[in-house]
Amino acid sequence: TFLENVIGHEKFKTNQYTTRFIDETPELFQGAKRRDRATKLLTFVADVTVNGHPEVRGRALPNPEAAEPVPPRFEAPIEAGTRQKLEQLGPAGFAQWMLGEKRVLVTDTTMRDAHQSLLATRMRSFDIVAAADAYARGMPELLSLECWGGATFDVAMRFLTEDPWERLHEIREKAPNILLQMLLRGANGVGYANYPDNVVKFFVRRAAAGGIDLFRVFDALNWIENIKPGIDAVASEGKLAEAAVCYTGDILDAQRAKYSLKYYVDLAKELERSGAHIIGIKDMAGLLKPAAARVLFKALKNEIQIPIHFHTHDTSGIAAASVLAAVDAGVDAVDAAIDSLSGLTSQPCLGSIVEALKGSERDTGIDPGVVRKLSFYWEAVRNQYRAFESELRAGASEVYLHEMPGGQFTNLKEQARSLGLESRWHEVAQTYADVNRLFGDIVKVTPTSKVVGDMALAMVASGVTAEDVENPDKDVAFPDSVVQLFRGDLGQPPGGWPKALQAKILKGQTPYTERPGALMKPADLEAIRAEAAQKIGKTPADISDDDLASYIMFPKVYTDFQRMQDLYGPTSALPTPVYFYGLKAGDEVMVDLEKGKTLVVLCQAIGDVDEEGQVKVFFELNGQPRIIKVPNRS
Ligand SMILES: N[C@@H](CCCCNC(=O)CCCC[C@@H]1SC[C@@H]2NC(=O)N[C@@H]21)C(=O)O
Ligand SMILES: N[C@@H](CCCCNC(=O)CCCC[C@@H]1SC[C@@H]2NC(=O)N[C@@H]21)C(=O)O
Ligand SMILES: [Zn+2]
Repeated sequence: TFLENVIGHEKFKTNQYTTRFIDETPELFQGAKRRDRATKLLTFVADVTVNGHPEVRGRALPNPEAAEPVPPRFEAPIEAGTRQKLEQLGPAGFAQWMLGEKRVLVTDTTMRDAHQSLLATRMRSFDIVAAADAYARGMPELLSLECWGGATFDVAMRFLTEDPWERLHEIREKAPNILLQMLLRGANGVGYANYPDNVVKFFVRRAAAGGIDLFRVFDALNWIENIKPGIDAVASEGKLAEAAVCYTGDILDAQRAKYSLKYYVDLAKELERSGAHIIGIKDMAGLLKPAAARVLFKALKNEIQIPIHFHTHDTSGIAAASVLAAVDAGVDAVDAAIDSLSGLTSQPCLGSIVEALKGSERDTGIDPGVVRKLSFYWEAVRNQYRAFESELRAGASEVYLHEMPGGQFTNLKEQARSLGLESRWHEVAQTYADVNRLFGDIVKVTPTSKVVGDMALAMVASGVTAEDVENPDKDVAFPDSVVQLFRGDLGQPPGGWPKALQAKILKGQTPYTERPGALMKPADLEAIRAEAAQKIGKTPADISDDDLASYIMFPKVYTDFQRMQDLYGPTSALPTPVYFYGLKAGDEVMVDLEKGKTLVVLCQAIGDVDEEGQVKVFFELNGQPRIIKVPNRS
């Protein structure tokens, strides 16, 4: 075209000509105001270059000396793995296959729980998907890659302006031979409230269609009624239903009789009877100690005829010992995180567990050299997320007091910090334990852990003590989430809610004990699709089933996300340093929009703020000069 010929001409090749040419002939560029993806992306890059990104503002910067993340390239072909095994055998057959394996089967949690626990769930699809091929070729022995669900679904849209479904589809495509695993919060889906059964069913259908093979289904109160619909939904998709029992208390401590060995074995038997293919022990706070692990897994292996999968966190610093004790006691599968994203509130160290079992009859068969190469990649990635690192640098036996789940520990500390309570963290932790006792000693995992956290922060911030809460004559303001919990909105704890406190909290409201999902009328999915379309100015036909699932789970987050997409385009294609910190004059970056469509973006100069408070950023896009104006937001 005219532009390419004129601009492309030799004399315009160098910057100052290009810039002058544009300034002297602005009318040429007005017409080119096409809002294509490249222009939208440049708008984002210009915006973050000028204004920074809210998520990292004022936070620690990546170490500029650290290595760039380069995913290891293994030459091995992608050989059949557990995904093919499931396709051949079906879920029940696959479970039998697991029982027959002498080796310990390993789940790598790096793509989900590890960064949820260590980096506030902020890892982007760009870095996660880039590792998938290396796992497929280098670590085909894995049972599964835990890569979806939990907080990742919400955070992707809310803070990272990217689509969680796109992440799932891309991992699926790059690692076609390993089971993909997600964490499903039972009746809460990937949200924080209870949804009608048809919503959970719809979500599971979309997740299965998108590539999830193994669904770990749990309930935040271990309430079986709330787990069953999840098991049924997963089984009806022909996928693996791992019904998870959340571990709390201490089966060897007589003071914690409510959560005894019998409690856990009975729960596991009931879940097996309910059609689970695998039983998960979800030790979300890392409370299961080595001696207790030996007792628990021995009992489970005696009483249960389907495989047992152990998930724990290393907050206390003793998780690897508990995993090895569980292995000795016959557990079939264990979760671990890649070395450079393991430990503390994350899972125990995958490479060390592999080495510890090397040569034993339960040898995992995983190549330590591959572990090291992947760990080096993830270490370089982790550096780019320095902004989200927590203060926790050492094991904390305090976890046996407060019993906070790994993922919450760092988030609650952040919340306390934002409330100016950082220096009183140990009071918050003690109050968290007091609240648990007041609530009758409940399982604390999303969303019940959030309710306990809300209450603990409210008490510390307002100086309300546990005695005040228990005192029927002392008026106490309870957070909404506490009222909803005691009303029955999240289900029933073993033995029900403490009656006196429930009466004080509900102030005359009538609690209910039925399963919330059973009381809700089915959601009208097509009506909701139309509502979503109307909210973002599109037609129902524009709202895919995955969009609809996102909207149902998080309506406001979804519509905000769509607005960001309309404004900024596919920001998920940007390398992480560019996404969070933008470019400096002279920087050039390649952006693979899709196969064979690469944008070469050169940032030439950043102008000054003009009288309208706008800033011009000068780029070259695939060699063509482009000027983008963005507001100065500071
Ligand atoms: N606290 C709210 C959620 C807050 C929404 C946070 N959203 C984001 O972080 C993504 C939006 C990016 C804004 C872009 S980044 C480049 C440019 N710089 C800016 O300052 N703004 C734009 C909740 O919890 O819901
Ligand atoms: N992934 C590629 C990276 C090599 C960079 C290739 N790109 C260029 O040389 C930039 C100019 C060509 C991009 C063309 S311009 C017309 C079309 N529209 C676009 O947006 N991009 C292409 C590799 O591995 O080689
Ligand atoms: Zn976990």
